[in-house]
Amino acid sequence: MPEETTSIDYVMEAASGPHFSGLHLDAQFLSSPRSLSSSLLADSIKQPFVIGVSGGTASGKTTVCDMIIQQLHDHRVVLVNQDSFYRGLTAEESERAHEYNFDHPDAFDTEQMLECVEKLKQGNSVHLPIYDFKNHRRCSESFRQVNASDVIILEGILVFHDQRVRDLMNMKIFVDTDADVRLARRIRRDTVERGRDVNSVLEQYAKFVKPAFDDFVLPSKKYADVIIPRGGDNHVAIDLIVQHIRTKLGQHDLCKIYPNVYVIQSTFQIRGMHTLIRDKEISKHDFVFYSDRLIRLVVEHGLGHLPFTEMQVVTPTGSVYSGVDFCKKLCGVSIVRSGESMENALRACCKGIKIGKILIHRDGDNGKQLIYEKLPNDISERHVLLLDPVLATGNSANQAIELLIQKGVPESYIIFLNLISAPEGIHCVSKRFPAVKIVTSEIDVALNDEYRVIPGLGEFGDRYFGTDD
Ligand SMILES: Nc1ncnc2c1ncn2[C@@H]1O[C@H](COP(=O)(O)OP(=O)(O)O)[C@@H](O)[C@H]1O
Ligand SMILES: Nc1ccn([C@@H]2O[C@H](COP(=O)(O)O)[C@@H](O)[C@H]2O)c(=O)n1
Ligand SMILES: [Mg+2]
Repeated sequence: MPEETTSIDYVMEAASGPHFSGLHLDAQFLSSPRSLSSSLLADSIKQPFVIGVSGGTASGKTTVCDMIIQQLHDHRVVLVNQDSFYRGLTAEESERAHEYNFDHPDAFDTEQMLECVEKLKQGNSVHLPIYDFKNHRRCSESFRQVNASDVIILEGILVFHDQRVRDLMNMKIFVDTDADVRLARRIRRDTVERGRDVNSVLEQYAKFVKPAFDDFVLPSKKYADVIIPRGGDNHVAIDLIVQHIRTKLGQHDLCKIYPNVYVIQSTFQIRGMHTLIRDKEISKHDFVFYSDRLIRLVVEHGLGHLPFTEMQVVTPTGSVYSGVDFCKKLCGVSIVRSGESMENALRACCKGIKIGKILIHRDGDNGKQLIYEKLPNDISERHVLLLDPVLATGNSANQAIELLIQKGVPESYIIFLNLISAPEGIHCVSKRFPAVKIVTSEIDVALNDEYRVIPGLGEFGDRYFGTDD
């Protein structure tokens, strides 16, 4: 290899990409049965982003969905319409269709819809029924095949009605359009596309559509994360939504599952530093130098999650600057020994911060035993920054968190800072302590048979403190 290609500058420049760790899963790794449990792997690799779009009839739901799909452009997106799950009427019922309430939740086969969306979420393709609005029936011969995708949009008047359906959604949008505009559009659409006459549309609207809107659709608006006034005319709202979806798609799937997991925004610099500290050939000096830089970034990010109070100061120009005051009741707690490598960065950011210690003995890989702890007496009043550079199984972290909680620290006051997290560790900590925030700089692929993080960086403490010779 030519000399310049091994230089640090070269590595820093060549490193690129989002904040996932650098190991690409290859067939060999995936086929190793003990490398990683398959459900965990599925969780970590594929979690489509599910968007629910609701709103009154003819509010512009389908139009808004089409616009989102067009703008997302480079992502695989599928649209699932609640209409597909209308229960078909028998010939006899069809004769008296004007007496049937198509706007009541019972008009839909919600169980079937749930099953379809769950399958899509798990990465399977599904066959959706095709509904004919003219005959009020499902087409018996054909289905629409929908493949698993990055984004699933579920659209319909009552998609927020059932809690189980809502729970499948990562984002809920309500399209809010004036009732008179909706009625005018509905008359035009139903007469042109659905084989109705104006009188029947008005009669159905007064008898069923409006009352069901008031009873079921409008009350479900409260579940929306975003309300779009004026539907498809609201380009600003649609742009913002598309931008948000793009950001979410760029995030690690575990951040979608656990909202308290934060991966610092990746840059070429960060990727480059990770490339260096993971390299087994790097000198001890460089390992410490680049680890320190990364630790500092994680610490700064973690501090950003602390509460603040607003305050004003007067600048030398005599003007008032409206700013914020840092939270003062803080404490660092390092999990000995590798956590101690993060103390300097914390001290550099928080002048005079108290730092406690917890030592947990690793006895095998599941049995962890608390050996030593020294914590400030008033720790229960402090926000705690828990320090350990590598989150592997999550057992030590959980033990440390449990101790802090026993000492009276509220769960939501704990921020766990690390450089590298294994998905297993994130699952373990976040499931047990959902209010604890985890801030990391990269999420790696998995743990191996020996509970070591893959690709990881080996024994951090030994490499940092020079005891690996
Ligand atoms: N912003 C808009 N301006 C004019 N017509 C619209 C607009 N949005 C939707 N429409 C029309 O109104 C009708 C209902 O819109 P659609 O998106 O199908 O609503 P929904 O899916 O909520 O029932 C369609 O005929 C559509 O072309
Ligand atoms: N056979 C049917 C089935 C449904 N409807 C009406 O469709 C509306 C829902 O579709 P949108 O695109 O408007 O959301 C709903 O209000 C039903 O009244 C129908 O008329 N005939
Ligand atoms: Mg529609």
